[in-house]
Amino acid sequence: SGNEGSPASRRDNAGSSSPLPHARSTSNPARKRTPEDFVFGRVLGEGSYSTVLYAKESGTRREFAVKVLDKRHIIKEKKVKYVNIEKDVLNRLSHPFIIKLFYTFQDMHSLYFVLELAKDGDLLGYIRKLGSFEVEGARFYIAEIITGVMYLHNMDVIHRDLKPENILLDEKMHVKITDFGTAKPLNDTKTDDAEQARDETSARNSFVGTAEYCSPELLNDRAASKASDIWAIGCILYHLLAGKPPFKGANEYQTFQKIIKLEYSFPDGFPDSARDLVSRILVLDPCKRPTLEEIQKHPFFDGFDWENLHEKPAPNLR
Ligand SMILES: O=C(O)C[C@H](Cc1nc2cc(Cl)cc(Cl)c2[nH]1)c1ccc(Cl)cc1
Repeated sequence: SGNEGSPASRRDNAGSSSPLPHARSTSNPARKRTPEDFVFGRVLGEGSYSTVLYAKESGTRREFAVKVLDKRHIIKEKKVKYVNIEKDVLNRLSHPFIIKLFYTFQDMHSLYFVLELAKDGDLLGYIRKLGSFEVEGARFYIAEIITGVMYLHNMDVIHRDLKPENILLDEKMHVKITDFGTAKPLNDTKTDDAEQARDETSARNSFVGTAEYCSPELLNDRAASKASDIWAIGCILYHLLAGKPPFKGANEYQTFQKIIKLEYSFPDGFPDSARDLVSRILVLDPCKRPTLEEIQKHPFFDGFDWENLHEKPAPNLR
């Protein structure tokens, strides 16, 4: 018959009775989630193992960013552990500057992360649009990032891939740190050291994404630590004020060479107090880098009020 392919008949063909009307509301947490609950829109981002789509939940009309991962690809690339870590880490986090995971589900072919939608794009987009930030804007945004990363570190999580593309902006232009696919729970007692070392090696060997913010220790066989996130914060602060990252080679290998040789310089006009702070952060030995608390006390933040950043209006960027 002609209606063979229509959803209703497909559902009937599947033999599942159509769910009761009340079961279709998404306020019922017990109800099994399916992609059919959403109307998907444009692609918001593409990762090596995922695609993030705009999605509107049919019942509630709520908007989300849904991260979809292909199961076969995840298994083939041996990323199952990372995906499950990302889910477990995100489920534990709750902070205004960290993207919220509402829930996850899976179907035959894919895994789905239903994430908070950050409507104003990412920090890289703004740096490209503006060229570079004034001191006030750079200080505000790096302070929000530092506040979010302090929360992560207090929750014993290191992000390991902080970069402007992973700093999203919500409609009030406050930051939302995202992409915990390379995050590492520090108190991950389950894995023994050997596995941890293998894990580090495999992480580096399967290193993906941009190399510009990668810390020297991550490139030199050493395990990532909280200091690796602090290195990335130094790179982001430089990038906000200079309009380009401190270490940028013609290709990934040359970028790595510049990082391990600490080959970078400040452009003319780079503000002095920021110059001093960046030079204290971008040091090869992770143990010699300042802690986030020490960074907060640096003269670059003199007179800066760290309280309730989330409640304050974001500075208009030029
Ligand atoms: O914790 C859960 O809810 C269960 C699953 C765990 C899980 N099932 C998987 C199946 C495959 Cl093929 C791959 C991965 Cl990474 C898988 N992870 C799950 C479902 C969805 C998402 Cl996004 C993450 C983990």
